[in-house]
Amino acid sequence: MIAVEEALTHVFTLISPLPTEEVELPHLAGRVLRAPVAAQRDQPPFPASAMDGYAVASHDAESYRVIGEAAAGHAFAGHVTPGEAVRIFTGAPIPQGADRVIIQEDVSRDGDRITLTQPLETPLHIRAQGTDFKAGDQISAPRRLRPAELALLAAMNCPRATVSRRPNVAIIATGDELVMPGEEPRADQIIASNAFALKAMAEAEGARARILPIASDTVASLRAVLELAADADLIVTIGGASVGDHDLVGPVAQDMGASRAFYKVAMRPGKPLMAGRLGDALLLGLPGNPVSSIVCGHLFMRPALRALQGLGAYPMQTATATLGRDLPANGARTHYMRANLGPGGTISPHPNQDSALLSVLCQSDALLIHPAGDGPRKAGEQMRYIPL
Ligand SMILES: Nc1nc2c(c(=O)[nH]1)N[C@H]1C(S)=C(S)[C@@H](COP(=O)(O)OP(=O)(O)OC[C@H]3O[C@@H](n4cnc5c(N)ncnc54)[C@H](O)[C@@H]3O)O[C@H]1N2
Ligand code: MOO
Repeated sequence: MIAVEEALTHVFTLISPLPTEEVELPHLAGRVLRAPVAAQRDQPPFPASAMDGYAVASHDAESYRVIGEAAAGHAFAGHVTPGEAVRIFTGAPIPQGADRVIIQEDVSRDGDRITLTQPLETPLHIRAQGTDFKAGDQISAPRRLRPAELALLAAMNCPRATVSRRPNVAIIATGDELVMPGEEPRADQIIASNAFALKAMAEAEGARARILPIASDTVASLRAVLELAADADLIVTIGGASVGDHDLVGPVAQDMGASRAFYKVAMRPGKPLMAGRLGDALLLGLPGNPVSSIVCGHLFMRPALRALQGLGAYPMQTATATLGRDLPANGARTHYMRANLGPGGTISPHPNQDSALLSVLCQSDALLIHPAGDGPRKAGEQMRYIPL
């Protein structure tokens, strides 16, 4: 049994970042930028009005003569001299000669004259050219492209970007007891559930994921399904990882030429986790218990997918919360406890931590981390957790 951190380091050593591709802006959401992008122009490209009002040349007078209009997309061509004003709207270029905008709420207008009704405000209501970014400013890489980055790329007039190819993930559920949702199970069968969570998790990390046919507990079946995954960047098997007579994933993968980096991790749930390489793919052999496989998905599959996309080798981010109730001492495996975040930054583990209980996982919004060998903890102590 090796420590979680050590196991994750092994997983990262099995990974090389995937190649890159050029992708058009409308298809960049969630992709990982791999090369920096430089702005093609300043934003704003001219000094711009931040308000609707009147652009004036600074002048002590209470009253100004309106000589024209500037709207967004329609600059005023002339020059403003002291005592003159240009009716201006938010986003319009500040006319030459003007050095402040007076908001329309602070003036009264009579024909082509405006008169101040309030003392001049301190803000000039002018956004200087290039305040947001200047031509040549860069969006750094690597980074995940969130909605805000897409808008920034667009504003920079960059219609495409170099991103990581999306990882192909093949997910294989194993076991004679499994049938797919909607099928008619025998009395001694259950419905395959874990693959759907893992597929969703992989897709949320930017992967293309597919669920392969369920492999039954024979060498021939498992081999045949693993062969279907030959083109994947990441193969995730579920179940058949333990020490029972029908736990075939390790032996069959090895027989097919897989290397094995480790087997068994000091974590609960998820102990019988295995990682290696099979052909060109990273192979993660997850335990079958539903919560075990999903916890392993968070702790290993998600960081692996990020590393594959060039985001570097990092564990999932943790946060700190105040323990809501006492915890007994932990054993030799780090316990990832299904828990709820409460008011005032508290965290309370669920009383039932059986790794078969999906319903408990669904009620939880955090995995409270009780480190291996950690002593008892009192309510009120600070503990780390992974948000779900
Ligand atoms: N003698 C020992 N027995 C077990 C050990 C051990 O160390 N010694 N470890 C236990 C732990 S911890 C776990 S976790 C499980 C993991 O076993 P496997 O990975 O071999 O998983 P299976 O036996 O195939 O299945 C376990 C459990 O999960 C159900 N399952 C499997 N796949 C799915 C799926 N896709 N969707 C829903 N449910 C699934 C399966 O029916 C079993 O109930 O081993 C312990 N045993
Ligand atoms: O590690 Mo198992 O996943 O405890 O149930």
